[in-house]
Amino acid sequence: MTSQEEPILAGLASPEDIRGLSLTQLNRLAREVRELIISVVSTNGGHLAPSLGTVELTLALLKVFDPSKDKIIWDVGHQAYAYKILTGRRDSFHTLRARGGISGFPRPVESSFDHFAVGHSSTSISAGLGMAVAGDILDKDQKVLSIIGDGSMTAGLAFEGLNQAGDLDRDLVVVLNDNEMSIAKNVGALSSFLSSNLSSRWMVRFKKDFESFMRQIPRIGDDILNYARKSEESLKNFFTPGILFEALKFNYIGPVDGHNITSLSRILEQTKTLQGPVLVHVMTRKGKGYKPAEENPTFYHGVGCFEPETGLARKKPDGECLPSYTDVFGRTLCELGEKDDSIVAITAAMPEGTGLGAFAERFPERFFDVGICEQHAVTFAAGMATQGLKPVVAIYSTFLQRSYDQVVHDVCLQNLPVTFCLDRGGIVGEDGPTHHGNFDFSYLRHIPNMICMAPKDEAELQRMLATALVHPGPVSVRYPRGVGTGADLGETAPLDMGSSEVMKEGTHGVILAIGSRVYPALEAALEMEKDGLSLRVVNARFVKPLPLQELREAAANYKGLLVVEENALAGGFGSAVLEFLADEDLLQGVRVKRLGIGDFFVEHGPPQELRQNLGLCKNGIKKAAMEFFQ
Ligand SMILES: Cc1ncc(C[n+]2csc(CCOP(=O)(O)OP(=O)(O)O)c2C)c(N)n1
Ligand SMILES: CC(=O)[C@@H](O)[C@H](O)COP(=O)(O)O
Ligand SMILES: [Mg+2]
Repeated sequence: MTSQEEPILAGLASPEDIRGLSLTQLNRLAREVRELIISVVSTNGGHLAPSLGTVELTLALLKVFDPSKDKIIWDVGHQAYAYKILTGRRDSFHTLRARGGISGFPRPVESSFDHFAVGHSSTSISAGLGMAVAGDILDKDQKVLSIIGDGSMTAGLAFEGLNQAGDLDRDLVVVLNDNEMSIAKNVGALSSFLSSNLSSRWMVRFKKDFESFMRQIPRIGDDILNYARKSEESLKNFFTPGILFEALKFNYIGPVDGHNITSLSRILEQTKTLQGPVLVHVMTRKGKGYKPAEENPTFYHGVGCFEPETGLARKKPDGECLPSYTDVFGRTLCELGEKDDSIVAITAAMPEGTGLGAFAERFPERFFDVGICEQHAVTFAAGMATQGLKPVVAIYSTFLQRSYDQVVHDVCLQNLPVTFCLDRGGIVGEDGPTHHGNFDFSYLRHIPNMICMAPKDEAELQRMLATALVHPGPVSVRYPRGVGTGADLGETAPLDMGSSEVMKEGTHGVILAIGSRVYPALEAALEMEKDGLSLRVVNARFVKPLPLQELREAAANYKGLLVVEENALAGGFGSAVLEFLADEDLLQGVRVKRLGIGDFFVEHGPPQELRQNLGLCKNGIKKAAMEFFQ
């Protein structure tokens, strides 16, 4: 290969080397980085389209700024694969999202070039402002840049950051990476404003109002009007999306081409000379440089393994072809929605991930995508419920954490019939600690009026959804990411509140399991039966109200009770059981052991491996039971 065709990426020793590259070399480097991202994500899975869309932006950032001292903060961080590759993780990038490998999100524990741990959206501006203020107080020689997508910019937290940044007037560069996409097409008035063509309805109305106002000004009004008519083009240029950010006292630059390294670098260089908060509005294409992702950025937002040549998903192992909990939730909600037109569905920018696509198609007037605005989603639902609707808020367990006060203050305190369908409950896998849904039993069960359920399989999920929709108060139903058990579907008779289900009789002790841990517990008990240890297995179904009858039975007739959950032990289902037995003074007669997730964050990796490591799969439950009951 001639020198100009020498691979550049392989020769980079540090991000500093990027600063000396020519434009031609930078564009070649962009190609090499894209190839590596496509190759690794095709085998490991991951956030392909977002990361392909920021390759040139990343190169321009690293050409102008020094990540060893300048704080570059990626919002969500799912789009930062190029950044990881170019800041010391080229050689480990093949371990992306693998157990023990590098994370799919920036993490300071992984690299000193990662300045803030991210994964949940819209934190970068607040964090960046905090770093900018700290830099002033500590007299640090640094620049701070928050790189936030147009989807993430819809969250209230982003505006809380912008609001204070404009007020504090500290040096902070916010780069708005606008690809007009969230996971699905971006929604909301901000999104349409950002991409508004200024001959829009709004512009026409403004011009009409402007003209009638001008005519009222005696003598000079007509002159100004004539001048304005002549300079209409500049009027349009004046009304760029920047008007919103300039109203918040940001210097607005843009919109600029987010794939042109030269102009990007020049503009980023220019920001170094500006005082106070600056917003650079960058237009990019999600999935840039890989046709399948460019054509379907929603599908390629987060993908499993695929064939790079075609973009087609690699064949899933047989078990993976069963319907997922998400599919069954979406299908069941449509069936129930058919019979009850007071049911409405709400998602926070994740219609596909939560399975609401079919409902949105069938009942467009009863479906609402509020954008990445989980707090608003919950209070919006509460408002609807006060008027007699039955809102279903479909949201990942981890993302409902953002709306804790709205659940308490706006829903439970008023005892409103809002149903929270928490997908990705428990271990989610490769997305790691920011995305595991390990806490919802703990952060919901203690709220007065809240009912908490977790189904043993997708068939019971149907019944729990039906139960929730006839209950006159708040209900949460949490279920795992991924495929179900293949159970027969169709039964939607509501459950009795607090009712449990005996899966297997036994004489020696009781295993009380909930949700995704019920079948592994049953399989363990069936194996132990053969070894002479006869254990009763109960599907608890409810974290709240507890299955009290079952607990009294266990305390009265058995010596030992093993409680199994895929949730934090602290404040989880097992805690609730202990509280009840202690309060009823029933602990004298029965020993209790809890299996769940200890006081730590669970790393990323294949979900079943993580569960095995936590002792929550069949063998782990069996081992714990043998030690505990024998
Ligand atoms: C609080 C929160 N809600 C939802 C998500 C799920 N999520 C991850 S990326 C994304 C869309 C982000 O859109 P944008 O910021 O425009 O980035 P892009 O993917 O377009 O690069 C969403 C909804 C999240 N990470 N955090
Ligand atoms: C980055 C982000 O938060 C989402 O893309 C999330 O990774 C989606 O998770 P699922 O893949 O479980 O839908
Ligand atoms: Mg976007």
